[in-house]
Amino acid sequence: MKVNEIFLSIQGEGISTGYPTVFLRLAGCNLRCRYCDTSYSYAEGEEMTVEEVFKKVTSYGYKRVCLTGGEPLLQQEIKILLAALKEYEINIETNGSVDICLFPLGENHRFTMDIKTPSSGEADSNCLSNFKYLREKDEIKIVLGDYQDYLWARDLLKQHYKKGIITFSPIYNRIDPKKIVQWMLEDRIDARFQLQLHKILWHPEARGV
Ligand SMILES: Nc1nc2[nH]cc(C(=O)O)c2c(=O)[nH]1
Ligand code: SF4
Ligand SMILES: [Mg+2]
Repeated sequence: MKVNEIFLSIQGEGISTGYPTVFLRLAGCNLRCRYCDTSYSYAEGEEMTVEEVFKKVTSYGYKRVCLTGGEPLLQQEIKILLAALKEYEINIETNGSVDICLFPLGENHRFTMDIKTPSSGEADSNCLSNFKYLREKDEIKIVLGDYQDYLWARDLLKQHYKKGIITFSPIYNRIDPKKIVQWMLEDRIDARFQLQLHKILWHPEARGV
């Protein structure tokens, strides 16, 4: 597997925010979002065997693992890794362009699936059939850059949403986050709002945190 970084931090996003989590960032991404904060993961990485990755991930002594990227679902070896990590609580951060029905939806797996908005430049890459497979505990993360993105996302959810925890989040430094809260409350939207905790605690461009 091509691994960009493995590190221990606290989860900065989603419903496990604040919990100690081992991050496994795989290299490579099929998208090129305009606001990407991990472009260093596109090409930089070390080839490691599944066994080496397993050893490193399990060496920290925590049971929560966040599999991220890049786009982690592009590397087929993750199926073997996920099977080996069956005792672990695994959160898979996917960019929403990959068909998730090709991957196991075990009880110990939780997807956080992005919906790419127009500001990302990748709105045509969303694999909308994924909405069919998401469960109550999976998360749908929508990163907003402006009001057009918000309206676009609101309409898309009206058409496609079935199950899962919806989270709205601002593009870092692009929009006043309070505006998103205001729009959500005005429309009586019952979803989560979040800021990326790791970007508040550490430098927004820091790696390995
Ligand atoms: N602390 C921390 N939490 C995160 N949650 C998702 C991350 C990601 O880069 O996908 C991330 C990250 O890079 N750091
Ligand atoms: S999907 Fe994620 S890693 Fe890939 S370009 Fe978009 S923000 Fe960057
Ligand atoms: Mg990410």
